[in-house]
Amino acid sequence: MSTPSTGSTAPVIGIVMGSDSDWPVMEAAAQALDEFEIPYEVDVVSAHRMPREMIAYGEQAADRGLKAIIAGAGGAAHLPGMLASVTPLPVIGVPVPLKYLDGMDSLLSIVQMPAGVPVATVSVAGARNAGLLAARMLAAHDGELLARMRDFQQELNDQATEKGKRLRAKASGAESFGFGK
Ligand SMILES: Nc1c(C(=O)O)ncn1[C@@H]1O[C@H](COP(=O)(O)O)[C@@H](O)[C@H]1O
Repeated sequence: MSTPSTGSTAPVIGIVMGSDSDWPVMEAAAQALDEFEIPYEVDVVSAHRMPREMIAYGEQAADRGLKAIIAGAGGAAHLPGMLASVTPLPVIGVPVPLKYLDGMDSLLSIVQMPAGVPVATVSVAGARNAGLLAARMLAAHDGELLARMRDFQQELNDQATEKGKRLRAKASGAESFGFGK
């Protein structure tokens, strides 16, 4: 865990998942937060297998100083929605793909929340975007983080432009329609 721009090392993002078997997918959220030096905590919290602890986690998260929760789960993925029902914090849901159904079950369990209880659902296995979305939420109230997010976006832009250049070189003689000349 690294030092945030606030100078504190207390976790501000909670990364939780229904099982440790979700970690290979969820790790990408932690890596994204590491890139922005945002401190986070990681734990297994299952709505199905440890409902009382799950409720306590959700109820206490804001008072413990967390600013958002990233919740990943596979199959009957009720964890993100149940956390959203007991915390006032933003919850980002990550559908974890399992052996069967290609993650469609996880996606549909997370994405279709009833009005009033929002979960920001990312793509199946989209844990990196979950981390980046959490970073953007924090950046909205943190000028230094906002500047770093802009730098990150510029890097993406530069990389994509470079790929276009290389592609045109490969397809020798092909014209660009204007960008990245
Ligand atoms: N979907 C949930 C919940 C929940 O939503 O509360 N708790 C565990 N699980 C999921 O069960 C899958 C299999 O878990 P195991 O690998 O431990 O059998 C995992 O993807 C987990 O997220």
